Amino acid sequence: MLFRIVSTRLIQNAKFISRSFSSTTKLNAKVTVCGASGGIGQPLSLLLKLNSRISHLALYDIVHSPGIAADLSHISTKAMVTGHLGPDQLRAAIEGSDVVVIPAGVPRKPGMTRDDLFNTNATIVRDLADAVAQYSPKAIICIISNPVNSTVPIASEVFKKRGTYDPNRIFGVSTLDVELDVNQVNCPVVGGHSGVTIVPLISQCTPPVSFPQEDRDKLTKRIQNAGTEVVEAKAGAGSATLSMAFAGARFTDSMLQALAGEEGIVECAFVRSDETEAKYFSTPLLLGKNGLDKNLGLGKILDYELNLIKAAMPELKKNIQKGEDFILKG
Ligand SMILES: NC(=O)C1=CN([C@@H]2O[C@H](COP(=O)(O)OP(=O)(O)OC[C@H]3O[C@@H](n4cnc5c(N)ncnc54)[C@H](O)[C@@H]3O)[C@@H](O)[C@H]2O)C=CC1
Ligand SMILES: O=C([O-])CC(=O)C(=O)O
Repeated sequence: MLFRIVSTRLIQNAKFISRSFSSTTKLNAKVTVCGASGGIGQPLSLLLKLNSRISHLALYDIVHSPGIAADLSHISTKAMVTGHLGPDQLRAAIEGSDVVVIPAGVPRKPGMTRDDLFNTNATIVRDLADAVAQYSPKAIICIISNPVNSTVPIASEVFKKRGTYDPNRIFGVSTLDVELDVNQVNCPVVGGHSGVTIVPLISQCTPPVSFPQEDRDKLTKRIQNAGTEVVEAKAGAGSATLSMAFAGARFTDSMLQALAGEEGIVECAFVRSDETEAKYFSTPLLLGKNGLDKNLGLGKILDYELNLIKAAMPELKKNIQKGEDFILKG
């Protein structure tokens, strides 16, 4: 088949791999992974250990993190690896971090929505965000834990309570990409990160692609359902981990490049936004030395895509409100 979705995810790419392993950018960053022992956390930590922009990789979890750290420290790359176990060691993990990546929390089983994870993961993200807000308030936070539509508002409200909120530093990692045969195609995916709130802007793919409406519709639904496909294929053993680890490592690398002053770094992520009537929304973002530099917005989109965004609004707003209420009324 000429066109295929490469099992969704962020498949990229030789460019990322070569840039992270042979970087000339000088930045000796401390990166902390919270949830480092999990299905995402372990391969993500491995990929970050290979990133030459990182001089200190701190691995935090409530289980196994000293062992994971000992294991990774036998890889002969620059980053020093430290393991931190349980709440008593959270402060040491977080303090001095440039970037904190959070893949902590439970994943879906078949039949569950991402919102079904709220009750468990909301508390986990709240407590981790609170530690960042206290001990490293200037760090960039990249939240992977689901439901991203609610966990990003939760982290934001926690920072507001601590008086250290900066909307340009809190990102929900919600990257989905599309690949076309041998040539790599990038497709912005905007909105939120669950079901109908995931809105691929196929009209903005580069290089451009063109479809009959029926195929556009099918592809859109397939992308919206991509995470669920993996959950079903894993049949109870969790959700996407290896591809998410790659996506998370790529996003972190983009952030480190931008923090080091490289220009023109663009990623889609779920952030505080004025682009639509939803308070948080994912669009392409220009990253800079202080995190989000400029929201590049939706650009020119088809009526079909505008209708998808309208259809996403009720669910997205509900998810955001739920996250905010968890902190404000909890
Ligand atoms: N944003 C996205 O596109 C994606 C998000 N996810 C989400 O990522 C999360 C993690 O998924 P997996 O790694 O597969 O789960 P997992 O269960 O394999 O790993 C989660 C890890 O979090 C740790 N953990 C639990 N409570 C913690 C706490 N209070 N502090 C620190 N660590 C804690 C666990 O000990 C475990 O090591 C899930 O919520 C999942 O839905 C998964 C795939 C894609
Ligand atoms: O589907 C899930 O639960 C995990 C996830 O967010 C994804 O793979 O996009």
